[in-house]
Amino acid sequence: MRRTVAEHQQAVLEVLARAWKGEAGAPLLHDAGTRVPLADAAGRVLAAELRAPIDLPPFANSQMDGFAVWAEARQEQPKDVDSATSTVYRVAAAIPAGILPPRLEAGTAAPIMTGAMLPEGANAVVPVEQAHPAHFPAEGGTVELPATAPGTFVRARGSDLPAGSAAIPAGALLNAAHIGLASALGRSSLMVRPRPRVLLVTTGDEVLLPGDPRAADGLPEGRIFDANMALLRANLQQAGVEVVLAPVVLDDPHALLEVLDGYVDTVDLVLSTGGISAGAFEVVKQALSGLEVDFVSLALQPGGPQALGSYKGVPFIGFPGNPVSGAVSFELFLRPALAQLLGAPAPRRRVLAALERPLSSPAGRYQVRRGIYEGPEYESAASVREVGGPSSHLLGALAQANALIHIPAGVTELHAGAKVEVWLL
Ligand SMILES: Nc1nc2c(c(=O)[nH]1)N[C@H]1C(S)=C(S)[C@@H](COP(=O)(O)OP(=O)(O)OC[C@H]3O[C@@H](n4cnc5c(N)ncnc54)[C@H](O)[C@@H]3O)O[C@H]1N2
Ligand code: MOO
Repeated sequence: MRRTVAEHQQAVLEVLARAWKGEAGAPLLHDAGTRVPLADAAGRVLAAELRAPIDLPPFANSQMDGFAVWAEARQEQPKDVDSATSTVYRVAAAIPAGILPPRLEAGTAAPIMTGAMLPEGANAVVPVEQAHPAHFPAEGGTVELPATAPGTFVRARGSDLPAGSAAIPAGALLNAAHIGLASALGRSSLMVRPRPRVLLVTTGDEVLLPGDPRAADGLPEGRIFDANMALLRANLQQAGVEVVLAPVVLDDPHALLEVLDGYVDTVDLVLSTGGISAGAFEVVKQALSGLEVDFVSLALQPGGPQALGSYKGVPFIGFPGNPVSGAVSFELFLRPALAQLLGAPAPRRRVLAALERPLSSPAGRYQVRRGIYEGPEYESAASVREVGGPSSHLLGALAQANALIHIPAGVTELHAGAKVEVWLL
């Protein structure tokens, strides 16, 4: 029996957890955390809860451009100047944002700008549109304002977050709002969990990197330009992983072992691509068979051949060489394990969508097809259509896709309109 997708997901998780987890499930990679400037913190995982060191907002301030006044407590609140309820005030000095304003004298109204500090002696703001005249008269002039209630258009000190309260929990995957909040709380750096260093090893005699002088006069016959190193490096980087790139390894087991030995002490995971199936020159298989790496065949397409184990105590994962197989393997096995063990990257969003066109799939194989997903609109449900076909060399189609369509192993025919699980890329 071939190994199922779920079994291999579990196996990958266990290999990584065993190597990375500290004692008693302590933070991963055996390290409490590392301090990074805010500019580098997006996508990282917060190591320890951030408590607000100050009130946010730090002082009571105006929510509107208007007039700061003292309002007596009263029931209703007229919207516009009404001579029965309005009051004529003497205009005090204007209060821009950024200053400590003088106390507001009784009977005066101070022009105040959005975000400016409410002066002592004021407890409400009347927007300038509600004033008569509806602009800011010079200091010493007069303005007629409708009655208002205490607290109106005032953002109270600490009304967003009081000092000492929990601002961002430990383990949060830091997004733009978290970074903005940390900055508003006066932090220029944050303690984040360490991220894994992953050695990415691309194999194959046929593979040339773009820019290789051997392709200066055009791609030599029989050669291809690399896709996997570039694709998986981008995937890993977007997942917040630190990538160490090995040079492209020829189909020579000794060359591969030499590269691994040169890097293995400095990384938390080795990820290879290619060289693991049934050919005569399978470099990864030849170099690592008999060592601590299993070569398995999954009931999966693309991504059927997989390697998993360790090399000199460091977790080792081998993805198949076809570019789409590597990309799908990353989404199925590595991204979920990283998300679960480290808190980053964010898992892919999984939704149900109706197939726009029928699909068939081989019996006994879990298939992952590339699709174009369209989210629910006002009058239409979520739908998805395949782009390209099932073959794992169709990189052009992968680049058009925004979703992976999952077809379970037992399903061979799906009619148009059938609901399928879709992972949004
Ligand atoms: N007799 C069998 N043949 C194959 C089987 C099988 O079960 N029996 N499985 C097929 C499947 S499925 C896959 S997937 C591939 C996996 O092969 P490998 O992991 O050994 O990868 P390679 O043979 O090295 O390469 C496969 C394919 O990908 C191209 N490639 C490799 N590296 C790159 C790169 N960096 N950038 C772009 N393209 C790359 C390579 O040229 C091959 O075309 O095996 C099937 N065969
Ligand atoms: O399982 Mo392979 O990944 O289809 O080309």
